[in-house]
Amino acid sequence: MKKTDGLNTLEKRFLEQITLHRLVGQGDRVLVAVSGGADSMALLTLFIAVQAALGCTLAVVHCNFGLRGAESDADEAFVRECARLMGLPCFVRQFDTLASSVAARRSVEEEARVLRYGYFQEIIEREGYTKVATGHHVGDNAETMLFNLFRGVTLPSLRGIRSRRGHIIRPLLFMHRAEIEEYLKQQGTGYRTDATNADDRYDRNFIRNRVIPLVEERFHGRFLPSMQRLSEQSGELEAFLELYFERLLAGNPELSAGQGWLGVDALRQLTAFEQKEVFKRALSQLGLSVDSAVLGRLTGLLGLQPGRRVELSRGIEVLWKDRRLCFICRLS
Ligand SMILES: Nc1ncnc2c1ncn2[C@@H]1O[C@H](COP(=O)(O)OP(=O)(O)OP(=O)(O)O)[C@@H](O)[C@H]1O
Repeated sequence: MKKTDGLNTLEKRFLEQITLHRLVGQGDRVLVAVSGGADSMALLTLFIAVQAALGCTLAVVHCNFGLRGAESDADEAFVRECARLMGLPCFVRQFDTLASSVAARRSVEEEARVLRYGYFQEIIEREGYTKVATGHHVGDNAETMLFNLFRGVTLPSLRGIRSRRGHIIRPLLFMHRAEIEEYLKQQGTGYRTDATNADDRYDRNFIRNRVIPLVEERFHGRFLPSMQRLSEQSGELEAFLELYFERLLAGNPELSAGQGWLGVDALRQLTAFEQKEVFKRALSQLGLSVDSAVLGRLTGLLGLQPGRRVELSRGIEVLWKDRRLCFICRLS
């Protein structure tokens, strides 16, 4: 019997997407990140269905952020019980997220994200897993792109969520929320509902609960696929640009800031876009933060005269000396 016999349409598509995007291979040890919510429960159920066909091992990982009192503990108990019933190892950690967000001066959501990915990495290394799968779907991708857009967009942020980043894989990124809900119903898979997801005071919830449904109602069937395409094209463009700039810099040492300067003549031969990308790489190579105001000042400097300088941040400036833009640190 073929290992795909008995799979339903969605399970077959899940398997196809994993194979197409090479997310999981034979012998991979996959940690499924399960919050207990609908998306990650669907992810877990789909993985169980295709496990034999993929030839991988599965385990569950859960973080109890302790942000919703007894509800958080009930989520944890639910996930532990599901893993037990499925016969899977289950790794769980409890966090005092509020206290650590204050100490780290991060928002609670950001802190939960940092703690979550830190814990996943720890389990990967300690227990010898090779991948972590999360339950992000098409709607999450559109939500992330709009969230970035409303906060102040940059081209790379239009890429949204990647289907693979290091050990992290997102096999549901090619599926819609409606399909996921339908699948859960069909399989009789239970899940937990996080009441704070309905609170529209949070920007992400507002985008998910109000903005996307409104736009979808008006441009039905076009909006989410279009965002998905934009996201994929942005990802491809980014990969292309990485390679392009790697070659450009390798072929022209005057455009690498390793020696503390960039060549004015080489920079002037580039388009404004290329100049900014070269500056971006120089700044991060020198451990300096990159923002669009700084990039604007640097390209502006090229239109001035030798001897001029611009301040990048406190104590760090760029001086046009001879035929070079020299990065100078004035802090002792
Ligand atoms: N408490 C948790 N324990 C384990 N995995 C979780 C937990 N919360 C979220 N995840 C994983 O992350 C996925 C996305 O969750 P959610 O949309 O809440 O996170 P996000 O903050 O929008 O995204 P990100 O994971 O990038 O931080 C879930 O489908 C699940 O796989």
